[in-house]
Amino acid sequence: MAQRVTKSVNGLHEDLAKVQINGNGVNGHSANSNGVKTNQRRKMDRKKSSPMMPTFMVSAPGKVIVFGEHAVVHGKAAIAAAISLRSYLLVTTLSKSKRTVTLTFPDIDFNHSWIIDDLPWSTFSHPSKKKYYYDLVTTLDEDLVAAVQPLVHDVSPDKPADIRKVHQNSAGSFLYMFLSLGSQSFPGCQYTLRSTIPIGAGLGSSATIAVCMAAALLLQLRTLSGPHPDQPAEEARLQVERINRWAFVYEMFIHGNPSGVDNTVSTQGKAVVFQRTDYSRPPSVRPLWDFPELPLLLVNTQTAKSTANEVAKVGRLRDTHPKLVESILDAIDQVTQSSAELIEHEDFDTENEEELRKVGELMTINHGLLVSLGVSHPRLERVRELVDHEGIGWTKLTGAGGGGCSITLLRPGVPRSKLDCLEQQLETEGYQKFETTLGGDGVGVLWPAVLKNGMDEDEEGGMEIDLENFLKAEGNEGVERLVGVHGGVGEREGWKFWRVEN
Ligand SMILES: Nc1ncnc2c1ncn2[C@@H]1O[C@H](COP(=O)(O)OP(=O)(O)OP(=O)(O)O)[C@@H](O)[C@H]1O
Ligand SMILES: C[C@@](O)(CCO)CC(=O)[O-]
Repeated sequence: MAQRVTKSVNGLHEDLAKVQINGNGVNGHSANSNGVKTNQRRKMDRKKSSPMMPTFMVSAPGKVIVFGEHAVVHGKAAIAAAISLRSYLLVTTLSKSKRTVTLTFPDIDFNHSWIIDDLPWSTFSHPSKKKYYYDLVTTLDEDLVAAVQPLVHDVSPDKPADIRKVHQNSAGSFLYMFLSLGSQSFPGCQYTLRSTIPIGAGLGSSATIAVCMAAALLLQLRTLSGPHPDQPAEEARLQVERINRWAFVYEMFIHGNPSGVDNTVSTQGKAVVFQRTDYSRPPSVRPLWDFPELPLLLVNTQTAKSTANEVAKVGRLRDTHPKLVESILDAIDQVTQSSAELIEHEDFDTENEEELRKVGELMTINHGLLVSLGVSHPRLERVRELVDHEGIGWTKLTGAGGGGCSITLLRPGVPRSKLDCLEQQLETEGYQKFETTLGGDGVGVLWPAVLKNGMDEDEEGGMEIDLENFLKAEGNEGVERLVGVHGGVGEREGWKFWRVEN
């Protein structure tokens, strides 16, 4: 049941301060937020508030890779943009007596609890192993992976092997991050996730879970300040970087060898030119603040794939034909650099046919190079064939390939009737078309999980998003309505985002 809440929602920054005064800090970490002390005093003077952390929500966007997937794993550049499809994670703190941590992931039919005191804390907190929230972790520690294996092994014993593998991946990546960042004194809690992003379709679904989990844990540990409207961009960037670093750890567990582009664009939003030449150092990330509104058609082949498998496949091809594959990867890098030059140019105009054609040709070349790396799929080739045959635009796969999604840059002036025909044909053949906008916000927080103008409008209060109504929300539309997404541009009521732009 939806519940009315009569407390005023002053914004995340103050609420973080409020919880701290009551000595409910987890792990003894304290937020480095500006002005917290003054807020604390003011709040103490007013009234003592509940010591339990309120239920809150975090959210992160999926992404499309416009250029450079796979090559980016091998140190080349990629261009990726956030999309408006997102994952939402509801974090519910349990009463003190409940010493369990639960993952509830209904999209993959996964629900599992662990007793906090039974987790291998001593291994993770050993001085030779201990990691802190500010650390840069670029490889998984084999001993720590081994320490979570017995727990992972116990997950979903009765499920078919493929589903069990997905559940075990979720469990393993969560436990690795939870044990690395948390401590035995962590409060019992439940993490419930719902996503509007198709899974394994090349739209970065796993990275969004990674980003949501990293942000949630870091918020629970009070190691993040903000987001709040007066926060200097410099400070916001530091917070976002912290979330991104831990999201990468989560991604490493799911993927084995991720480049980090997915979690980076999901954390910071907008669009980026990303490159990681040295895995022991942070990647180079150049934001594209004014990413053009390219007229894109996003099509899901509805053929699921595993990013880990596709990445491993390219790795094997490179081992077998090192020189040849390196030159293909270099060619992809060239394509990415050329397209960055084009779209970053101050005169770039999406209405200009000639300029769009150049970007489109680069997409066609990029796709051809990905085909030669063996990561396309007949269902992706079919989209390309339909689009090419009708002269509708330029198509490439996006993400890991092997199924998943394609993007088509639409040629200007294509008659609506042609587009309708294509869309009809795609539907008949079992494809799914997505409407999404590129370049939106990155990770966001709804703290507490209350919408001021919920269904029961009231100046003082709002509508609490509780576990029950979050789980009951029907489909993507139901989830978006519940979490306060409005209108075609996806405006988000009550949500706050770290503003990293100057
Ligand atoms: N809604 C979800 N709920 C729970 N887990 C999810 C959800 N979406 C994705 N995952 C996790 O992410 C994995 C899919 O990741 P994968 O990288 O193969 O696909 P992707 O991230 O959608 O595509 P790409 O990496 O090509 O962009 C799933 O196996 C699961 O572990
Ligand atoms: C295929 C890949 O390049 C993109 C997946 O979205 C893998 C990665 O960068 O980690």
